[in-house]
Amino acid sequence: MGQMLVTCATGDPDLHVFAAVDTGDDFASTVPGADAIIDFSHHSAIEPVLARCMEHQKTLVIGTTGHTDAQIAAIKHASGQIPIVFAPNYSIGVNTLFWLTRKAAEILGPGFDLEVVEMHHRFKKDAPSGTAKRLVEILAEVRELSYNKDARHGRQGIVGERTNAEIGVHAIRGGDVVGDHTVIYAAQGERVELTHKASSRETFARGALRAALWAHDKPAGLYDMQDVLGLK
Ligand SMILES: NC(=O)C1=CN([C@@H]2O[C@H](COP(=O)(O)OP(=O)(O)OC[C@H]3O[C@@H](n4cnc5c(N)ncnc54)[C@H](OP(=O)(O)O)[C@@H]3O)[C@@H](O)[C@H]2O)C=CC1
Ligand SMILES: O=C(O)C1=N[C@H](C(=O)O)C[C@H](O)C1
Repeated sequence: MGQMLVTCATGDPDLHVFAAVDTGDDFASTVPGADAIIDFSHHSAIEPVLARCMEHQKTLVIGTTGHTDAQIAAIKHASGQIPIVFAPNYSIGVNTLFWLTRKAAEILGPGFDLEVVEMHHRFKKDAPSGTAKRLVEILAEVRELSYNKDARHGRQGIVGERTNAEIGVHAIRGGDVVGDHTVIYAAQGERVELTHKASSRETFARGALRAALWAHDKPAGLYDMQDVLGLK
């Protein structure tokens, strides 16, 4: 994603790449000169990223997924001091899928069983994807369930029938798949499936750059891609 961000930003007259930082590079000394920081790395990197952005009052766009609950709490805390856009997926298509997922769950109601399936390339380090997690959170909000308690990951070892108070989550890994997500609403006699398939990582990079441009002069706060796209 870092390489894709640099490629997309380089061709954009509104943007200048101040620095590209990888493991072992001196992140701290690059922060003061930039208007915004875009983080697509690993969730374990979040503490120094937040600390440096707060120290220098910089806008932060987080694309990284897989954060622990404690790391998410630290992101929320930091957003009291700086503008942060935090989104598991910066594509316009998936953000439309988020909206449709809520709408379909509201319309179809409790008679439909809810399952989320995602597939990604073999190099992905977290599972389920941040996008799948967000889809389950949206479904859980509509059904008054909770991600931590009611998501059923893979169902291995579960004996007995499916209950109403659960949302299945299934992560498939293989090859070079950029990112597929399907939300399944299954009832007796019919089934609805909403699917998004990304075929290039460019859509994520362009969305994150758009978020940085949108957020760099915003007041401190926690924003997501729905805010950037005006979907709220
Ligand atoms: N929100 C969105 O739209 C999208 C989110 N993502 C998420 O972005 C993240 C990155 O994905 P991807 O680019 O495929 O992952 P990669 O593993 O290909 O790249 C991650 C990069 O971050 C570097 N890195 C890891 N830890 C640190 C650290 N502590 N400090 C600085 N650099 C670090 C890695 O370096 P090294 O290899 O040396 O460890 C590597 O260069 C993932 O969490 C993924 O889920 C991906 C696509 C879209
Ligand atoms: O790691 C990836 O590649 C992707 N990660 C994000 C996620 O975890 O949801 C977004 C996208 O699906 C690609």
